Amino acid sequence: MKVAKFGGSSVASAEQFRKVADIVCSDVERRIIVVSAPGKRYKGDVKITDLLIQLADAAIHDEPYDSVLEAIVKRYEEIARGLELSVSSLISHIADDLQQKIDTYRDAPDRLMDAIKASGEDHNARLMAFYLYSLGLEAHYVSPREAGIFVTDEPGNAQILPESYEKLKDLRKRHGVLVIPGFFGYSLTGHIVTFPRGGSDITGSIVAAGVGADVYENFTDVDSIYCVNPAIVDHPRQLKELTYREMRELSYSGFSVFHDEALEPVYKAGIPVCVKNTNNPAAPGTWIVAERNHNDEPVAGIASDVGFCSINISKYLMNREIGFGRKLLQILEDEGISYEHVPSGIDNMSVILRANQLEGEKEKRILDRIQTELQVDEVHIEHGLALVMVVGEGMERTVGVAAKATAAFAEANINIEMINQGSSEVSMMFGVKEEVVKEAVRALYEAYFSSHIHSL
Ligand SMILES: Nc1ncnc2c1ncn2[C@@H]1O[C@H](COP(=O)(O)OP(=O)(O)O)[C@@H](O)[C@H]1O
Ligand SMILES: N[C@@H](CC(=O)OP(=O)(O)O)C(=O)O
Repeated sequence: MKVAKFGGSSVASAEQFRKVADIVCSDVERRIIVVSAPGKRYKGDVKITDLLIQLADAAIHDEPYDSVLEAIVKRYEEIARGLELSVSSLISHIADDLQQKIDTYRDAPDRLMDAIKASGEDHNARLMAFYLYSLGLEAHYVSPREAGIFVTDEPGNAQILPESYEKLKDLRKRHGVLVIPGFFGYSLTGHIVTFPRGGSDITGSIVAAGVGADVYENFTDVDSIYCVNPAIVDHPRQLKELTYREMRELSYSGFSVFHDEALEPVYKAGIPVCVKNTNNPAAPGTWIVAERNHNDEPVAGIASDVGFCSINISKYLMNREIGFGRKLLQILEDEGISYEHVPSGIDNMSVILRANQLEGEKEKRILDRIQTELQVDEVHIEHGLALVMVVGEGMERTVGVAAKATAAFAEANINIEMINQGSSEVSMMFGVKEEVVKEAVRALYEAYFSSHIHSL
């Protein structure tokens, strides 16, 4: 049995729905289908999920929302029309359902946001099931509640509850093709709660693990996972195989093609993942597996992301002060801040974190607390940092991987703001200024993968 997830770009239009149907019909093993909400049809288009967020925001702030609600319903209508489905009742149900959610959760903004966001996948799964059924397939829409996807009650940030897996097993006994909406589950108290953005990948992985699928297929809009983001390097090298560990590091660090939180369920269940292209299903795609032969290729990929900052602290004799690190991290915990890395020296410590966590007065308050409670000599924040992550299972045992990177940076005249290697066996992190991050990635790509590169 295969579980196949179709991402937003794969279900963005009637034409894409047809490709999905062909893929489903071409293999009887594809028994469970997980769908996202309609995504972008072309560069510059708006995803349904983003329209739904606009709708919920407007409703929460008592602003007019008729035009955005209309735009959402129109997207589904266009898909249905393009598929020649007579679904006027299904389409009017979408408008009624959105309005009803707004009325029900008027005084609970977090609940309203999650219920509206989740409806993008929910309506699309109903439409997909209806379409497959119209083609003669025994297709059934299955809600996450019925499937048994139970999650923690953290709006927009749900995590799967372990008891879900027992219930999910029962899906194996069902007949026909099951169509499950991605991106959300239900709390034990019966509320809709969404996963983080891009979370349909997580639903697919949970369902694949729950039913013990032979493979979890993740259909998207590229032929494979590339060793760098194709928006930074033109036609980069395709990857045949990656390990779960490599993929988790790469997706956490910027490979948005597969959600980093989608690795754990399939990894634990030992289910291979195959990332494939809905627009070119004949291409072999990329396999994510437990082990790969990495003797010739110690580096698997280079990921990057922007929007980080570094809190830099110095205090003479910091090395002698037992508990300094704990007190520093306690201040961040009190402020609800999560951090990425903590490089340290004898009298210095830096904490690297996502800068969007420091909105409003938070930045000043944290700096004041560090200054007064830890009596430091100096504390300041450096903004505008990008992190570049070099990832590969074989790196640890290969001499000269770091030297290649530093030489490539030197040749490209890129200043390294910080390096962190060691705690993860499969990755090496470089901090650079945001303005030079693309050059940094290209320099590393050239050093590890190619001598002929065409930069975009
Ligand atoms: N290393 C990479 N390899 C392949 N695609 C990547 C990589 N890094 C970023 N991407 C981007 O991820 C996109 C696919 O992910 P996403 O937009 O979430 O698709 P979907 O609509 O299927 O959910 C690709 O179109 C590509 O722009
Ligand atoms: N639609 C949701 C969930 C998702 O996974 O979408 P996509 O498959 O388009 O990344 C989002 O945009 O976040």
